[in-house]
Amino acid sequence: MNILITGANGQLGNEMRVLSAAHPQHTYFFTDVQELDICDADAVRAFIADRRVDVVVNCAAYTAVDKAEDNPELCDRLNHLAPGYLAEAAEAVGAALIQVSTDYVFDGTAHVPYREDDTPCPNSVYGRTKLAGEEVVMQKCSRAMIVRTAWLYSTFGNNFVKTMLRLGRERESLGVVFDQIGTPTYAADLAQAIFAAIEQGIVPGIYHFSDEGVCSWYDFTIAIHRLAGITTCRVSPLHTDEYPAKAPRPHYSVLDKTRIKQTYGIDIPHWEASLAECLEKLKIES
Ligand SMILES: NC(=O)C1=CN([C@@H]2O[C@H](COP(=O)(O)OP(=O)(O)OC[C@H]3O[C@@H](n4cnc5c(N)ncnc54)[C@H](OP(=O)(O)O)[C@@H]3O)[C@@H](O)[C@H]2O)C=CC1
Ligand SMILES: Cc1cn([C@H]2C[C@H](O)[C@@H](COP(=O)(O)OP(=O)(O)O[C@H]3O[C@@H](C)C(=O)[C@@H](O)[C@H]3O)O2)c(=O)[nH]c1=O
Repeated sequence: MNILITGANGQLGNEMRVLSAAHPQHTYFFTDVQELDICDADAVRAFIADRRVDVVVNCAAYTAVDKAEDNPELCDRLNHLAPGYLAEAAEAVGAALIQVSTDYVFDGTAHVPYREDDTPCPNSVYGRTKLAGEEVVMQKCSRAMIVRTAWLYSTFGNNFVKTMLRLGRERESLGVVFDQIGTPTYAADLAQAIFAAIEQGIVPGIYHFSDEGVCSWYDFTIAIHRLAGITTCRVSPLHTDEYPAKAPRPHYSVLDKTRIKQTYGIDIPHWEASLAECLEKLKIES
């Protein structure tokens, strides 16, 4: 198959590139904005048709949650309009599209893990534009999978894990919110799930994927510091209102992953096991 990965220089795009080595039977086109600007509808249509693309994995997005509040148009172009162009172009040649979305499409008022058919109600610009992206993709592409994930981190790019490693080494104390509950996801685990779908066949619909388990950002930080051997920084739990931010975040955004596990027979690691794996890789790299 010919597989197009957009946003290939991001966290997930890089993990897709790493894993592609284990799937050498396919031809890959790894593109980021320099090679293929997904906001350029004509370029998207031409690329997908000319390269005879069979599967598009859209890893490109506007992911700066607070900045998005001040840049709603740019965020909408990238998270909503551009996935629409990819969906139209994929549909025109009978290709499948895997659109990656987010737990931030939910408002966080639930008390049990969100299932795919729970009603989204985003409370940020980022979440609203990602939801609009899901909707346009489902409308325009008959072979589309929406994969909602959460709290992504990787050895590539900037993310919460790297921020907490840096702050933990720089500071004597740190406050982190304990009333936002979710599940971290190692982007390498998500890349594996995406490859499982590609190999076994695209079953259109919405899916949830994160690592297993549940924690708060505070618990996540404690685990990051413990596993990295950082002992000189005292981490205190904060309420959300003690850490003012431009964009509201859901208080609870745990995803129920039953559908993707049953459809593709995948086994998902616990978030702490994957965190240890990622930190080990970071240690070796440094
Ligand atoms: N990060 C997270 O915590 C979470 C992410 N997600 C979703 O997962 C997906 C992957 O996220 P992640 O890997 O973290 O994203 P990143 O922000 O790491 O990567 C996105 C990539 O897209 C590129 N890009 C920006 N504009 C364009 C454009 N016009 N055309 C092509 N590429 C462009 C970015 O380039 P540049 O850096 O130069 O802008 C960057 O390389 C996204 O859909 C995101 O919404 C879901 C839940 C959690
Ligand atoms: C750096 C820092 C953050 N926080 C809080 C802020 C926020 O509520 C929470 C998470 O921090 P961040 O702002 O880094 O994470 P955020 O950008 O909200 O992460 C989100 O990104 C988008 C792209 C997604 O799709 C989501 O799944 C989620 O991963 O931790 C602290 O309490 N103390 C700190 O020192």
